[in-house]
Amino acid sequence: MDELLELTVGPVAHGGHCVARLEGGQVVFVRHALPGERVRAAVTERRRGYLRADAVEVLEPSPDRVEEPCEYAKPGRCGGCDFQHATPAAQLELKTAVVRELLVRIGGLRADEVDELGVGVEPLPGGPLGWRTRVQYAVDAQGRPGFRRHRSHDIIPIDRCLIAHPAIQDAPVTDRTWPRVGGVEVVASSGGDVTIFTRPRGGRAPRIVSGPRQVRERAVGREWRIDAAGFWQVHPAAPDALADTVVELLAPRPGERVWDLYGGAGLFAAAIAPAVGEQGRVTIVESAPGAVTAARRNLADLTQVRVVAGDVGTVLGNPRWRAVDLVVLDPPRAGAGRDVVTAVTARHPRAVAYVSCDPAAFARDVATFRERGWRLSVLRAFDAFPMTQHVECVGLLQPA
Ligand SMILES: C[S@@+](CC[C@H](N)C(=O)[O-])C[C@H]1O[C@@H](n2cnc3c(N)ncnc32)[C@H](O)[C@@H]1O
Repeated sequence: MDELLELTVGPVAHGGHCVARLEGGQVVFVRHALPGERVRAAVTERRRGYLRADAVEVLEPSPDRVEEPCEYAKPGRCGGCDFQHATPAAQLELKTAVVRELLVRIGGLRADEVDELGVGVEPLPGGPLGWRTRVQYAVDAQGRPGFRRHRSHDIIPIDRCLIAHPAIQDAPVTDRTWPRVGGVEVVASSGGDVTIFTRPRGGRAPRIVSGPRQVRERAVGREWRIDAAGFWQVHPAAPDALADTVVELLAPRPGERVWDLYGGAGLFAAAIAPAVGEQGRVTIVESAPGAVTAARRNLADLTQVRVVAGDVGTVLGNPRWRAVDLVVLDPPRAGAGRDVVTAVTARHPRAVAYVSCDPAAFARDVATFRERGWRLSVLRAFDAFPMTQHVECVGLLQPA
């Protein structure tokens, strides 16, 4: 039987858990708990210097605690949702606390500088369930689709994911087996398309099972055609919320030159292009061939936009890339990294909008901006992933 600990739970931390301490001071990262609770927790992992545990019995509940709507969100099951046991309002507070803590501990800001930014994670339209427009099921040895257990390769077969869009919940995926595939994915686009596709083992191209290969999305007043297997924000309200925020923070002026780095299919470029006008220039840099094709196809009417296929670091290594007024940085989870941040600041744009789905990587890059004499002057954060620990940040960075 798992070892049980009785713990008083302390603050929330990055990663979807709260921090507790044993009498000797040893740290325990506790999932399924809330700050201030007294819980009985089962140890799931022992490491040098810390333990991990799941709260399996709540002895003194927080007033923010609710029953998880999904049975798979309970301890030891699906690892996808970290905060189903908290009210929606409490989830926003937990995420706000995480962003603030990371900006101090990793970003190097003083607590009063973070206070001045007034960080507060904002909800997006729509409820905490039924929002997710892209779902990836892993497939177990019997071909049953499911999700991975937290910090494990084990696959928990599931019949319904309650945070998924209703069209994904109803798609004929979890009622059958999927032999000999690496995974199965479903997209429910804002334009009303539903596509099911499989990922073959060995990294070969996805195979469409049903629905269009390119799905219609609506964002920034345009209709888009996006490869079902390509990148698009998973919350239906996120594209507009993020694009509006980027435009508002950068306030592009007619004639300005903008780089949209890690530009994907061109969401931010499309939002910025009208503001810089035909005398301006928006340059997307993107490495995934499918996204490059999508950006060229979707933005063909915007003559001020060009799309450069390549790795951002390599492109910025070219000294001919000099003149720029504004930059959008929207890297993958790992962040832009020291070299890219250094290459961007060396071009002296008047501002950078940094869009991030990982606040720890964001805070690391903010620290590099600060070393280069820049400051984080505005931070907005959005609950683009309700019920999970994830949060989307948009920061405005400017020369100090
Ligand atoms: C978080 S997505 C953002 C896409 C886009 N800005 C949007 O909002 O739809 C990150 C994008 O960066 C691209 N990418 C990842 N690493 C890259 C690199 N080293 N150089 C250029 N693009 C990269 C990915 O293909 C992906 O399209």
